[in-house]
Amino acid sequence: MSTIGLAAQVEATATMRDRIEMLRRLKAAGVGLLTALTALTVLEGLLPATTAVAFATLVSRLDAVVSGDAAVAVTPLLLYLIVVLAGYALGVLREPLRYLAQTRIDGEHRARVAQLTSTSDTVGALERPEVQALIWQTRADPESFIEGTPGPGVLVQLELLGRLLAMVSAGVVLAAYAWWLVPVLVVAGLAAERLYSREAKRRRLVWRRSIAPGMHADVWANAIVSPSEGKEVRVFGLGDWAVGRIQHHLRLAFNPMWTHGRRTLASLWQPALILTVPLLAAYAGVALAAVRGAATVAVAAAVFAASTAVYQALTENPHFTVNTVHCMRAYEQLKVELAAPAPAERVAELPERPVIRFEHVGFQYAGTTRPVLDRIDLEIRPGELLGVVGLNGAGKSTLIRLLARLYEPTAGRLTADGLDLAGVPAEVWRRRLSVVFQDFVRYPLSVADNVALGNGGVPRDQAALTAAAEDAGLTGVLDRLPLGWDTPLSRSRTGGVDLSGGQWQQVVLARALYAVRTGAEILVLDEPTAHLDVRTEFEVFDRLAAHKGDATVVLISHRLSTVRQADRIVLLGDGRITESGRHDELIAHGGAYAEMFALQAERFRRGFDDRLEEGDVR
Ligand SMILES: Nc1ncnc2c1ncn2[C@@H]1O[C@H](COP(=O)(O)OP(=O)(O)OP(=O)(O)O)[C@@H](O)[C@H]1O
Repeated sequence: MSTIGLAAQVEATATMRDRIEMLRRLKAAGVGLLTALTALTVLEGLLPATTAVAFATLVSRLDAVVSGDAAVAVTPLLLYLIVVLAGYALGVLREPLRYLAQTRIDGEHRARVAQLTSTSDTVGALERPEVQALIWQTRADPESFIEGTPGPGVLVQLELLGRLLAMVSAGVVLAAYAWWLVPVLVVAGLAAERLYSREAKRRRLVWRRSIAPGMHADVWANAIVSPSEGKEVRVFGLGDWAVGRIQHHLRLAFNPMWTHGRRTLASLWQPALILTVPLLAAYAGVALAAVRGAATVAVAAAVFAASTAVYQALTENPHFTVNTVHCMRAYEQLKVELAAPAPAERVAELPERPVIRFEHVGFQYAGTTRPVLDRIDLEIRPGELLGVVGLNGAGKSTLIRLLARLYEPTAGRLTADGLDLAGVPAEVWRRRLSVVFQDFVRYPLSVADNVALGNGGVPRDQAALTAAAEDAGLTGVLDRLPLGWDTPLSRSRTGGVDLSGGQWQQVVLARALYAVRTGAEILVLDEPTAHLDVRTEFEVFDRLAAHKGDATVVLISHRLSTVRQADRIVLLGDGRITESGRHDELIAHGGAYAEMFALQAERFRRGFDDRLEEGDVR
């Protein structure tokens, strides 16, 4: 088979698969609604043929109708009236039923995408631009009119069945009156279908080209309405510039579509000609036969009505599903990209309070040229408070992301009491963990919800909430909030407030401590107090050390005065652990840690920030 033939076959198979998938998605409309829609489709499909018969019957009894012969005229009149009223009623019902079904199908699809993207094991794939592009294509959230939702395309499949029914039933009526017209219309219909499918293929290609600029336009459109970016947009005077960017990207996205649209409009005459010429010829032939007396007026009326119905069914482009197809194909591709690794044959039982080891762990972010971590060997003992320090970019946060299994090591392994964690599902492992990330999320929810999200998997425990708030030093903040625990932490919510950076950090600390109080064994804190003033920070750590109970704590901080309280401190540098020991041991060792500590202490004494920058130490 030639390459072109093979490509056509592949495309035909893919199209068939799309249609089957679209038909499957109809389920999401619900049994009742789907039954109603199917009944409506069948009735609409039979309507043209019924109308043709009723019209022909009425025409054949026209004398009786005109002369007022009620006995003869009443049946055809009634039949015609019923058909007309039925057509009207079906038309009224169609839109609300379709709308309802479409929203249900789209809603189910959005839930699928949310489920898929939020439960993939690691976040590495989400950082890849091609995965973000797939999410954008499949999320079914049309903001710039480029994205498609599955609903319309899925319903088109049902309509196609209806149209087929209309064509066949009207075709049967037509065959009864003028059989020779059937092959004429079938050939014309097939020729038109060829043109439609060629046009659909071209539209698909054009649509693809608009994806990247569409995504860029979205970035700027979101930036100008978001309060956080909005601050910079105003301060830097970026408003006009941002609008210009949006327009620029939208033009790039829409220009090819508009050009394609114009070309399509200009070539609409082709299918119209193919279908209309034989139809007009047939009309002329039948009308001539009626005038000559070779056919009755009733026959002519039936032929006109039935062939018009077939014509209407043929002139509607059945490929008007490009966006839907694209949206669903992107979803299938996304499933492959985010697929979890095959589950281990036997899920290993996680030991209680294990010793965690990084064994020769190396890690390199996808798409980068240099490993961030290189043969790290680190032991985290149950119940200890381990401090991790290092200069900016040393890889501290990356270490934590590996511990939380948001990425898997690219070399070496993580073990718990010798058990390779790769054999334990990430979600099972994460239940043992509570993490405060440097770039934590500020949920626009109440304080109570924001804290309880630390362990959303258990019923809310008010006593644990109160205790966690005390441990995190949040009580003073809570006392000043208008609705206490119920105060929404977003000004965009009624009665909501905005917290300062430091207050937010206390909320997030409480979130992590709540998780520990409700079952997490390992507390990981990445710069949890960077926004706190020195006194509050000191109090928080005092309380943390006193109330952590049996939990293991891994703490990253730039402030060595904070970390000095840790049971053990490791210094990360150049992707390796370069020093490890207690604070006094490391000071006595007189290495890089001792130098960093001395520099920070001196700066702090002189009233400067106590953070260190690259270049401060050798
Ligand atoms: N998602 C990512 N993709 C690619 N590179 C990354 C990613 N995240 C971090 N990096 C790179 O990895 C290196 C280590 O970053 P990491 O955030 O782990 O350092 P850090 O020690 O926590 O720094 P800081 O103290 O500034 O928070 C940096 O060079 C950074 O540019």
